[in-house]
Amino acid sequence: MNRKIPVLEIFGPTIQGEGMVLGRKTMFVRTAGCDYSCAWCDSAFTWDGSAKEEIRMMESEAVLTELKTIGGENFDHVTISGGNPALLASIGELIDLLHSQDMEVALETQGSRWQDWFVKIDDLTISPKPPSSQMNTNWDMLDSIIARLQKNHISLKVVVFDEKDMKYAEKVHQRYPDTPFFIQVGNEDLQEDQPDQLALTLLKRYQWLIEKVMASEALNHVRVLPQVHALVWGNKRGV
Ligand SMILES: C[S@@+](CC[C@H](N)C(=O)[O-])C[C@H]1O[C@@H](n2cnc3c(N)ncnc32)[C@H](O)[C@@H]1O
Ligand SMILES: Nc1nc2[nH]cc(C(=O)O)c2c(=O)[nH]1
Ligand code: SF4
Ligand SMILES: [Mg+2]
Repeated sequence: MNRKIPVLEIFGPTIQGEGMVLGRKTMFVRTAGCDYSCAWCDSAFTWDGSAKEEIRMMESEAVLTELKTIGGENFDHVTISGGNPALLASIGELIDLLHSQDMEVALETQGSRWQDWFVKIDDLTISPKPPSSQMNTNWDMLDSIIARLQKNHISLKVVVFDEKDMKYAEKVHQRYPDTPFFIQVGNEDLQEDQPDQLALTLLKRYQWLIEKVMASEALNHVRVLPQVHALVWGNKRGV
């Protein structure tokens, strides 16, 4: 079995800017490679080849060493994102190692693949993709992932850009009514390099999304959130 993990970024501590553990102080490990290619992916460098020279094949021990070099003693929570970390069997070992250091581990994935190590994750976010992404949801896979994680701390997070995405969010929530549900503002200005300008646009989008959700009978037991890191730091990488 390949023990190595293709790593693109290790950064933090910062705040978890999205979803069910919003605001939690955390480190990030971002893996390379994705089985999707969302039209609006804010981390396309993980799969479009533009950062392929930056990928490092690292063993779990080396990831932990770097987390400690960068974060010192100032963290007890690590978020694994990507790309899609669920492509990698080798993440299981990293989770065990982090747990052995009394750290909590969170995961960001889209629900297209299962790994047995999912059950060890402390905060697991599944983010199925709406029509605007131009990806197709594998509902059988999503059903089986949610069913197998009933005892875990999980949430669903759907990014919404438009009316069709709203309908998709309603469908996901109606299909899994018992899973905590988050609706996230879509950032369509991925080229904007002025954080103040982006924040204005995102706050307007947030207002639009709040109004849409308030008007929906199908979306009552939900939380509506922006990407807080995008409001604070804009489109900057590694924050
Ligand atoms: C970059 S993805 C990596 C993890 C995994 N591939 C996934 O999509 O869940 C992390 C989160 O960012 C969200 N995201 C990506 N691009 C976005 C954008 N332009 N606006 C808002 N959220 C975005 C994804 O939906 C996902 O919830
Ligand atoms: N601060 C911060 N919060 C995040 N939540 C999810 C992120 C991701 O890219 O997966 C992310 C990220 O890149 N930065
Ligand atoms: S699934 Fe996640 S990492 Fe992959 S393309 Fe979509 S948003 Fe980007
Ligand atoms: Mg991100």
